[in-house]
Amino acid sequence: MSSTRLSGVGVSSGRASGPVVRVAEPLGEPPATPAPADPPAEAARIRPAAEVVAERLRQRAAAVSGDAKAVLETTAAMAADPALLGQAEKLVTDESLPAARAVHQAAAGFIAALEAAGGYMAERAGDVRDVRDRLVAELLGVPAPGVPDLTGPSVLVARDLAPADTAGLDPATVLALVTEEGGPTSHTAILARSLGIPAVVACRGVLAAEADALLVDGDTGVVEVSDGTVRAAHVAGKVEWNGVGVLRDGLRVKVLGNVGSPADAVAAAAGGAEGVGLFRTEFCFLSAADEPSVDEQRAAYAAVLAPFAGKPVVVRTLDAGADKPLPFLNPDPEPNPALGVRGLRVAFDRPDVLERQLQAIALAAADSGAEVSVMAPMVATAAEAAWFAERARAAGIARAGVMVEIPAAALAAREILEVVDFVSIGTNDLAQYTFAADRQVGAVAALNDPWQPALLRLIAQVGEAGTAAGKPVGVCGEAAADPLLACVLIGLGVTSLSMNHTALAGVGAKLAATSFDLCQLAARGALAAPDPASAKLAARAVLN
Ligand SMILES: C=C(OP(=O)(O)O)C(=O)O
Ligand SMILES: [Mg+2]
Repeated sequence: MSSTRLSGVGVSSGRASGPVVRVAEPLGEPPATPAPADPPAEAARIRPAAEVVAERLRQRAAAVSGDAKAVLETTAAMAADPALLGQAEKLVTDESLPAARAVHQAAAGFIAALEAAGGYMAERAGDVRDVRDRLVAELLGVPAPGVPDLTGPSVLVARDLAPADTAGLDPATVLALVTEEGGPTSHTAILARSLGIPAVVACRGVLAAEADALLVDGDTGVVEVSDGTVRAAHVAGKVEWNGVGVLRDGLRVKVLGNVGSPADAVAAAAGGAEGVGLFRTEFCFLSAADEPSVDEQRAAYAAVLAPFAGKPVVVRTLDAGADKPLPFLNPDPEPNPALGVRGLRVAFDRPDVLERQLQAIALAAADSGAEVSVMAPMVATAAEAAWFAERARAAGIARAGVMVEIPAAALAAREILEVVDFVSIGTNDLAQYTFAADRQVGAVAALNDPWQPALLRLIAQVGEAGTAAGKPVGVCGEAAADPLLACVLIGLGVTSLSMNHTALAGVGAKLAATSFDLCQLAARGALAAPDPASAKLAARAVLN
């Protein structure tokens, strides 16, 4: 590491240090040239490479149990599959392809056949891709792509991670996560927070750094070379909060949890959440190849709702697309996925999928006893909001709302509130679309700062519309997790706040120490500020 200190954006609190494990990047399709000088000799490299890959997978299988063991054993068998290997060898000898390219090409035929078969078979296509990539890497003599198996506590370093990869990280072995790219409101950052893994994103230079061990500070965003000693400390002090969201003048503000899994729901309930303000249902199905059946969905949702019997829960319908593609809903690549067919837009083409999901939500609500409302993601107009609310009510769900996360929806909040029961502001996407700044790109992270006065002005418009209509306005983007900003949001007319479980006590305690008058005063100061830093200073001057 040329410099001993790098700096990124701290997105998940805590400090940890330990040995570095790098996540290798996707390999892509290997080149078809140069043709091998000795095709039979080149073809003869394939089986030994496959045996190495299969043996590694068998060793991993031996070290685990249950489902993981079965999956690894099946994958090991697939790596040694004579049909795949035979076809690859034939491509080398008949078409003079290099071995790595031949394996890639042979696997493509198997993947296409599995996908065409659909159902359980289509789910196996992902396993063939995994085996293909391991085999290609072995033949090329490079590390296999993806999150490697960790043999001990490690600091993971990657260019970026897909939400599905992040969701699978084990907090017991991943001490910290550092990515070269990524923004503070990316779903990778959100998942790292929910797993309690200290994380720094947009850390320029970390991929090129040669340090064997790093010390990562998820609060300050500083990443430094360390001596390799494994240490983890979650320094956040314990804040006292009694689990009731109320300002010191008695105004009630519900403090709710953001969840995407049963573990999140348990953590949110234990952290004092009064209910759930955002259940990201797509997080239940990030790796599903096919649409889950109504019964599967019902079981998945009921497991998340269980800790909240008798409490309010807002279930968001699938927000598939952009960085959270679901293979069964977003099969075709788009030039600009964040601006394409994402969220509710998918349901316009596939209303049957929405209908089945609403049916499953209504059943899970009855199973769990939670007071369930539904809301739609990525709504742009009042007509879209009405379209959704009509379907939700037809499915027997009494309360229907929509997310305000597209600037057009903020500007049309008054009309939208005429057709729904509530709105919830998604500040992560509202910032992304207001500033034309991709949530996943570290270079534009400063524009995705929720203290940006332009963003606060849009939120104020929604707050005013909610007050005029007498209907609730929540915030469920990451802005709600900042105690100081939470007070500003209340001053802007927001009536509930939903956040990651780790933020609940800090926000609850801060609200209890302030009054609505002070929140309004702070909000006025922040709205009039010229930039995010001044907005924060103005709020701090009133509230601290
Ligand atoms: C809460 C939001 O939804 P998501 O982060 O899942 O896009 C948001 O956009 O602020
Ligand atoms: Mg969003």
